[in-house]
Amino acid sequence: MKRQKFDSTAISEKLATVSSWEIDAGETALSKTFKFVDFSEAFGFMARAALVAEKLDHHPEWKNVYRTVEVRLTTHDAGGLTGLDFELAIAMDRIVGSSGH
Ligand SMILES: C[C@H](O)[C@H](O)[C@H]1CNC2=NC(N)=NC(=O)C2=N1
Repeated sequence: MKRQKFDSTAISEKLATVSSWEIDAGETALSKTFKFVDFSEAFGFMARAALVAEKLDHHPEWKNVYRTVEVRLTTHDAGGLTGLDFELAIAMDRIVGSSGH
């Protein structure tokens, strides 16, 4: 049920619970660009987020260039957004929040 695809209404409701994530035009993905002070902080974030992703069995699409991490969250199995994407988004925000940025 966590992998059940959300409709537009559910997406707008859920979007209000996350901080500065964007929805793509097709409403299939949540995206956010994180900027850190240096590569070490960026990679530290990725390491911590990777552990959460493994625990949730839900994995991000992401790209790291120096101190920037671009994240895109979507549920491949459902072909759109599900509760797991929002769970991972919230966890990523929490990781950033707890590391002093
Ligand atoms: C078998 C395994 O549970 C699935 O392949 C999981 C793994 N991680 C996943 N991650 C994401 N983002 N979407 C999925 O549909 C997905 N499926």
